Amino acid sequence: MYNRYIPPPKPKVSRPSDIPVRPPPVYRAPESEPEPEYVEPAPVPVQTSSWLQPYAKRIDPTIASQPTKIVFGNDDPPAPGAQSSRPLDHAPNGAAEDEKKTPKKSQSKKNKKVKEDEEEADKNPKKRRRVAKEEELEEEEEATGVVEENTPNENEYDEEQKEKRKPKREKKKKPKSDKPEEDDTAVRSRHKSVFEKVAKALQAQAPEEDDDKMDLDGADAEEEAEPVVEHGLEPIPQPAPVAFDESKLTYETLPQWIASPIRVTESTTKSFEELRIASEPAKVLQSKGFKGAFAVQTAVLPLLLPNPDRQGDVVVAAPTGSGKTLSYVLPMIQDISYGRITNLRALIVLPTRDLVQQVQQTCEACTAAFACNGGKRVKIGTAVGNKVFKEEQSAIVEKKQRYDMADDGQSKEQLSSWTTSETVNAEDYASKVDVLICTPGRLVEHIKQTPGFTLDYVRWLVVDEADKLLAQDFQQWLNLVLEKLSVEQRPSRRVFPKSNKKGVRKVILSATMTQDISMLNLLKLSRPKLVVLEGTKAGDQSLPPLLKEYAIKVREPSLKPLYLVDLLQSELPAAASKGEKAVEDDTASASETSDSESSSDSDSSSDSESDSDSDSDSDSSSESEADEPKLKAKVQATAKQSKFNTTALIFTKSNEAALRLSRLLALLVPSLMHLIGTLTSTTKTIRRTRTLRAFTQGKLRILVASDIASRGLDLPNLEHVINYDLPISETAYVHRVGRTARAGRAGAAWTLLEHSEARRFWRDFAGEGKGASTNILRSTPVERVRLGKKIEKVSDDKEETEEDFTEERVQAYEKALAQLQQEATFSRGKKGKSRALKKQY
Ligand SMILES: Nc1ncnc2c1ncn2[C@@H]1O[C@H](COP(=O)(O)OP(=O)(O)OP(=O)(O)O)[C@@H](O)[C@H]1O
Repeated sequence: MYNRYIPPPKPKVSRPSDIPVRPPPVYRAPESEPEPEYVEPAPVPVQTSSWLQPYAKRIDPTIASQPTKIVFGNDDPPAPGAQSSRPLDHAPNGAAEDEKKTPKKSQSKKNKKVKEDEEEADKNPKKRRRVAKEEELEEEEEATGVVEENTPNENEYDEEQKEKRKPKREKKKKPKSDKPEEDDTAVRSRHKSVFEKVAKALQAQAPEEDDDKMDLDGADAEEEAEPVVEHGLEPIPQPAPVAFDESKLTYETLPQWIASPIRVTESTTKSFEELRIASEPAKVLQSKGFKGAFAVQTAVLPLLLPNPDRQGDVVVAAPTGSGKTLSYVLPMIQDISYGRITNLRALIVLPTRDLVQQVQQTCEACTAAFACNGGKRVKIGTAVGNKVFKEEQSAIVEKKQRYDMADDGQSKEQLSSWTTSETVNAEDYASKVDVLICTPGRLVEHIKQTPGFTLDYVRWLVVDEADKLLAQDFQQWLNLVLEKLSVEQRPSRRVFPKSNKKGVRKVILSATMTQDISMLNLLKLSRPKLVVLEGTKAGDQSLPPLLKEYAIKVREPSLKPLYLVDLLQSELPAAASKGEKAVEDDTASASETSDSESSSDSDSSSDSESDSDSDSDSDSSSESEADEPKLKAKVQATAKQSKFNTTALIFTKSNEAALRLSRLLALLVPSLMHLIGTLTSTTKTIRRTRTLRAFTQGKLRILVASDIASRGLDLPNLEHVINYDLPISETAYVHRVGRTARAGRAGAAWTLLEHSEARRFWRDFAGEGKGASTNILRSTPVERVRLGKKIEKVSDDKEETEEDFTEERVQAYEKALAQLQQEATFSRGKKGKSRALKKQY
């Protein structure tokens, strides 16, 4: 810190005693007030300090002993009787008034006095010197503008000190300021014309600024504006202002049909009659449980039902379980039912065999509805590869029978003799189905190898779970199909009966529709329209509105199966009371069914290794027929005993993981053994079908599955989905959890989270925490819960110290693992032996 330097007070130069002392400034009253009378103040004697004496002497040795008088500034009135060597520049008001009253008198008096002084000075050299000095001092004062005063009291002294402390530069500048001011005005007046020119030139250069000012100031500014006269300082010519493009900037790269889709609110419902479905079919639909149209159906049906206007293709992006299947099956069957002859009119392509069978059921329901209305009974066929190929060929195509004179009509070419579709004339064959529901691989096989299999009459192409089918190009299926559909040998074959549409209508659907334009372009859509739910946009993936999601922290990953057991044995919410009823209802319906194929899986599904292996139609049916009543009784008893009153679908990351987990669960909780089924891609189709049927009928309560079961499966009684392993993507998560909470029902999804998975789950799936980014739209956020008898909501911050499982439970788990290992070794040995045997023979 620096102390500010304060210089010592300078000695004051006292003025000679005879220098007139001016009175203090007089208050100048407002003009309205009466003018105060000037009263001349009495002279104030000031005692010069002893230390000032030498300085005073230096100025005038005569004043050393004389009392000092105060000298005021120019504005101060003169002291009474004081003699001034010059007239006051600015007399105070009072004095000025006085002067005004007697101007001539006082002036002559002054002149007289000056003359006297001069004469006296001539006579008295001492006095002359003093007067000269006085004049000199006054001149100096005038030049510097500083009038040194003798301090009459403490306050004035302080003021003076303050004045002195001001920077010297300021002091020096001050006197100069008077003169330049005068000079400035003089210069201005001299160069007035030049200044005016410059000002005008500047004005002309900034017309816009002036305009703005005019706008702001309004009329006043207009009045002030002067006409611009140019005098050689014209502004430089400027380019004409560019017209401002006021059109809105857009970063939309999507085509119009995706950027502006048809939106439908979730709560919209309509009766089928309102949507122009005849009352008879509507009644049949009602009897099958379709009482009215769901939201997505209210938007899609008008676009697909016959219409005199030209109609384009339709793309539907709606949540899982929202009823997309019926939205295309209904108009398609109605259209085909107008015909009389059976020709292949529609292709429905799906990614899995289970979905093919599911959609077939919906088609059959609609077929029945339109057949009763006097329409054609539409024939539905499937091609999925679970049948022998030749059998499937003869199920969808037949050779036309023609009368042959030579063999008296007895000769019928057998389908089995066909080798290639190239060598035969398609005209000789007829389709046995109007609609073919198929997987893409099998469809390609039929196009290439089935004689007489033609797409010439096809006018509906439906691609369900489109994002999956477009991403995995099975044998270039799409190119091949589109190529066949583009051939129009006879355009009349593709005319829609009750509309002016001709050609092929494409309907593309998914709960997680791709936004990838290059993929959608592969479909070669014509005048497409996109249907989405209100509040969503292209690329969003909405979850069902009544779905609740929970996350469970797995603190000990090696004991993960025990967490699953605890979850299954907890009082699972939204399932307890409802589940109890479901068991009874389902069991009742199961006992009523006369289906001879009803599940034989309950026993065998627990054997994880054999489940994925050999399975033949014959052995399963004989097993089921023999065991059915016994099995039903067993399931009923077990469901009650195990107190597992709900239903759950458990997803694992692979086929093998699903098989192992289902067996381990059975070992850990033997009471659940007969309630567990397994669904993997290695499971035989027929076994998968039975397992699904058993689950729908309530004979099975728990399904352990790989992602084969994640898309499209409709299990109406499923209440809980459990992500035992985290899904690989957002899309996979949406499809997995979408197996529950379908068609307006409630459901719950549980995810077991290991420490290493937690961050990804919360960020990518739940859309919470740092860097959260998810396209999943949900009505309620994911809840963190802790397992116990009752499932409790927890906050993530809570770090628990006590162990999750007792020592006994851990030991039991290790024992079960050892047994599983043993069984796997034994099974491998058995397989090895059978392979060796096969090689021998
Ligand atoms: N109008 C309706 N009235 C009653 N139930 C319906 C109606 N429409 C569809 N459903 C039922 O809703 C359930 C879900 O339908 P669907 O399988 O078509 O859903 P989705 O949208 O295709 O689902 P995902 O995307 O998972 O395949 C099915 O059980 C179906 O029978």
